[in-house]
Amino acid sequence: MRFGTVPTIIVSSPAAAELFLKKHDLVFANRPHHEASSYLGYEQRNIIFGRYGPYWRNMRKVVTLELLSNLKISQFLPMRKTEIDILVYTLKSAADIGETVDMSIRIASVTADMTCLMVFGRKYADKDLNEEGLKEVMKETMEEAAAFNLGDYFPYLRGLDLQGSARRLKKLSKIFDRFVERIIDDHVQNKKEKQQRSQDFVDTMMGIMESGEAGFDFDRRHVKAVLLDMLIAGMDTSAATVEWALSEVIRHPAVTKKLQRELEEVVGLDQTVNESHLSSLKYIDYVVRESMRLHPVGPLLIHEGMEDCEVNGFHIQKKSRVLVNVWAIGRDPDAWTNPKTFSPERFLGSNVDVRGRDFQLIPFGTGRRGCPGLQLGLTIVQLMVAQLVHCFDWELPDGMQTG
Ligand code: HEM
Repeated sequence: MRFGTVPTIIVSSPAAAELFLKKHDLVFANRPHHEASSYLGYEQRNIIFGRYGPYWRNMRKVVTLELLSNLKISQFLPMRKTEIDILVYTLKSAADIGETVDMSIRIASVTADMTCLMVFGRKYADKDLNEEGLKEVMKETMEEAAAFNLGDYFPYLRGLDLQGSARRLKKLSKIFDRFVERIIDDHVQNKKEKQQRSQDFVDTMMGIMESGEAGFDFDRRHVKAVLLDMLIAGMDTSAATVEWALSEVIRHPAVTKKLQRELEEVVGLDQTVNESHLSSLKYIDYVVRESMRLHPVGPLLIHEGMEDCEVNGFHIQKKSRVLVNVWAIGRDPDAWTNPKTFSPERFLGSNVDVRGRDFQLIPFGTGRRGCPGLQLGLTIVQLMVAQLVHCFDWELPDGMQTG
């Protein structure tokens, strides 16, 4: 297909995904330039939108080692437990007095707090970002980043900003820029005042910048780009995944009962869920896999070819855009029986999981550009869903039909 001036390949089957993301992964490991990446990625200086090459490779390595390794993930285990305990406590208090709660906001604020504690070393209040609050700004950012932008496909129209997206992205990027500037300034100030605290990810990034030994261009814009990456990638994806899973659980009372039975057996009624329980909670794992199959939070993976390539007998020219339709692949009737039905039981005795080996289920992507936060994301999602189902009975409001 040709979208505007850009040759575009839509990948909608597991077999085709395997060709682009495994067999020819190296050729298609680039990200195309697009409007959102200029504004939110500091001209592609971040990892998510970054062009394939030494800078992207090094930054990915730093993030994987300093933030997303198994060691780092386990160091933050107590923090995750505390944050989820706080959520349960506030929900219990609200339930006691029959108060209505917006679960989307509550879930997003837990994942935001967890991300801020891991990446910035402390929590920030909603108003620290701006008067609209983090959740609203993040929602707007996701919508803008995912929206079809004419300028990306007709570059000569870019300057006209016919859809007003450049104007909106500029506004959002200013909000985020002020926020990350403040975080960096706080760290610099604390260091000057020699405040006792352990080194966090911001310090690591500042250290690389100040050492001048990165071996590649690395200034304050790069630090800000990667910090913003972690905030956007870490917070919204996990929150949206928890929301989808919980919605499916509420719509399927039989699934809720089965989950609660498993939790009773493995965890017991007198204690809350710990991360050490997760490996024994098989049905939670099936529920999360099934929910991610139907509702991937990154429904389209966007890659770009770095050179001409022959794929399955087709000539694909350099700079072609590849859109992997993860949403369609998860509902492919050739890969899944009754693909539209929510049925966690389909994973009973099946080895198909979300880790990128099985091309019919790739909610984290796979290959060189696959999600480096997979282990952390999956742990947060499983733990939150398990805890919420263990501590509360969920049902739809009066009169609403179940699935
Ligand atoms: C349930 C949670 C999550 C889901 C479903 C998810 C999903 C994804 C997807 C679909 C991609 C694109 C893959 C591709 O283009 O092939 C991605 C990339 C990425 N994710 Fe995640 N993610 C999650 C959590 C996280 C977390 C917690 C972090 C870090 C704090 C993170 C950091 C990243 C980064 C840095 C990239 C860009 C990788 C690159 O382009 O090299 N993600 N994620």
